[in-house]
This record gives sequence, C-alpha cells and structure tokens, in this order.
Amino acid sequence: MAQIELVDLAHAYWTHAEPADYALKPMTTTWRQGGAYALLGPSGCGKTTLLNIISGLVTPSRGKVLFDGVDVTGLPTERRNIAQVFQFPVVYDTMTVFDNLAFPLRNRGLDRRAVEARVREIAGLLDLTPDLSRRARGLGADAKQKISLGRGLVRPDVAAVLFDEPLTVIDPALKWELRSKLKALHRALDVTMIYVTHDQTEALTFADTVVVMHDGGIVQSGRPDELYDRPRHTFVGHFIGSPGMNFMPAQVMAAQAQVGEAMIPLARSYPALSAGAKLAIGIRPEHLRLSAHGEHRARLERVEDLGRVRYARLNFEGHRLAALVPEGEPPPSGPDIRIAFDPARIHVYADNLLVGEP
Ligand SMILES: Nc1ncnc2c1ncn2[C@@H]1O[C@H](COP(=O)(O)OP(=O)(O)OP(=O)(O)O)[C@@H](O)[C@H]1O
Repeated sequence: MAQIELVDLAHAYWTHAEPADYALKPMTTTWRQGGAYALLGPSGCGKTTLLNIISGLVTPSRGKVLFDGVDVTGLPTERRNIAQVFQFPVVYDTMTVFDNLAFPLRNRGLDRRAVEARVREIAGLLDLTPDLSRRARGLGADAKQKISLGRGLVRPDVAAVLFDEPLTVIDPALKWELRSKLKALHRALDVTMIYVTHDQTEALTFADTVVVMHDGGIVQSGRPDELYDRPRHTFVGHFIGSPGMNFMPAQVMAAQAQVGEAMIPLARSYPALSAGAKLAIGIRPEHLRLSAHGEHRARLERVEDLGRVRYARLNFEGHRLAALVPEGEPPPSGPDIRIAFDPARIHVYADNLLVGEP
C-alpha cells in the first residue's frame, strides 16, 4: 500500500487545448496510505481520466503522480504495482474460482502454501469458499464480479487497488451486501483503495474520504458527514443528499438574508461580502420546518411519499424548496402554509463557494 500524491496534475485529450477544454483541471492533493477513497461525480466530470492517470493507462499533460514519494508518472501500468477492478468481470472462464484468485499470486512467484492461505482468506471474506473448486464458466455475473473483486484484493503487496464502478453489473439486492463487504474488506486488509462511482450511496457507504468531482476539478474532499453538513460548493450540496440542499439566491446583510420579500435571520453576522459576487443561501430539507407558527409564507405544491420519508415540495418567494415532513406528523394541508428556517443550519455561498466562519 502507498500514499498517493497528485502534484499540479492536469490533463487534456488534445494538444494546444484551452484551459476550459481540460478534462482534468490542475489539482494537487495527497491520499494517505491505507485510506478508502471514493471519486464521486456525474458522468463526464473526469473520474475515469483521473483513475487512468493513477493506473498509468493515461499519461497526464502536466504534473506528477507519486507513490510513497516516488515519481511514477512515466511508468507503465505493470510497473506501478496496482490492482484494478473494472465495471465488467475479468475472469478466466476455464479456470476454477481458486485458480482465478491464485493467478495474481502465482504470477508473483508466491509459494504454494502462501497462495493457498491467501486465496482462502479472500474467498472467505467474499463468501466464495463454497465455489472454490467450480469453474468460473458456470457462474452468474454477480459471482464472476466477486471473483474480479477477489483478484483485485488478493495481492497483499499492492500500492493501491483501483475500482472503476465495480458494482454496475451486480444485482441491486447483492449490491447492498457487496458495498458493506468492500468496506469490511478495506478494514481487514488495510490497503489504499480508490473507488470511482457516480452513485452517492456507494461512495458514502464505502469511503472514509469522498472526493467530489465536478467539471474536471475536485470541489471537496472529506468525510461523508462533512460533505453532507458543510458542503463547500453548491454542487456538493445539490449532488449529495436526495433531495439535495435547497439553494436560493439572496442578499446578505449582517445577520439577515433577504430572499425576495422575505427577511431570514442568520445565526451570525456576515461582513460585507464582495460586491458583484453571486450570493445564495442553502439549507437541507430537514432543517426547514413546516410549522403553523413559522414566520414565512409558502405555497405547498405537493407531498412526495417515498415510503419511509415524505417531502413537501414548496414554492417560497418563487423558489422551489423541499422540506422533510417529520415522522408521525400529518403532512401540511395547503396550498398556503407557513415555514421556518433553522438559522444555525443556513449556509451562505458567494459565487457557489461556502462563506467560511469569521
Ligand atoms: N479518450 C478520450 N478522448 C477525448 N476525450 C475524452 C476521452 N476520454 C474522456 N474524454 C472526455 O474527458 C471528459 C472526462 O471524461 P471521463 O470519462 O474522465 O469522465 P467520468 O467522470 O469518468 O465519466 P463517466 O462516468 O461517464 O465515465 C469528458 O468530457 C469526456 O468526453
């Protein structure tokens, strides 16, 4: 396992590209040895490009990749000592499950006893033990992808294991199980893992650090709760949470935000924010209270019942908001209702970036 450093890394797929054309905007970051990282973002944000630069499939236009302080930017994949798990299973159909798992170890010249012990350990962690003597050919897509995961995890000496949307082909019911299993495997094996996904549930379950990417750049890296509670960029607020954070354009004056005609108290006073900046406030749906005594008027558009939770969809000063209907309470009857904002939970954004503590 290794610490991975990305130093002023950037990539464009063609020469003479303008800065806006870069698939990966300049970034410098360090991922610690033994960490579980998820690269999370929508299609086209640059996740695969970044993963491919780390694995050596793509040479960056600029910058360096260091593994434990050693510059690997010019090294081909096979000399980087990494394991990769792709979207679709990569298994040898004619081999048994045991031989598939043993393959990367035998390739490295491990002796028979060491191979046997490690294969049995990994098979046990992935519930593949009963299938060890079966040929891979006869197994379903789920089991084959488990073998791919096992092959990625079997070598104890890798710098990092890279996963590119590894649960895409997995049946939804098993997906849940495998997500948790990967987390447990990370704890048991103590290896640096980097996991690319566009699915926030996968990222938040698997990773101890989620790296949110948007438009070729890293907009925030942090623990799942940090990203949820204090999104540093409006994109993170939208993207994490379902429904995402509510954002409204606002004027901010000292300890008040004005949205349309409404004045909303804030928990603290903001110094004059730079003139010309696009200001907005953000609040999560569970911090927007539906209360007959709320100080603001809103129009109820509909109530969405998602089974376990319900959300009221509102129009407030011309902005569409979502509010969590508290468990056990009847949904508000509209169309005219009253709402209240929890001041301590309102974040202020200038040009999409969180305005920090004073
Ligand atoms: N080989 C390539 N040649 C030219 N442009 C590319 C190439 N690969 C990716 N791109 C472009 O680079 C940008 C980032 O793509 P990338 O595949 O890294 O994003 P992603 O977040 O992994 O998306 P997805 O989840 O859809 O794979 C996109 O605009 C994409 O069109």
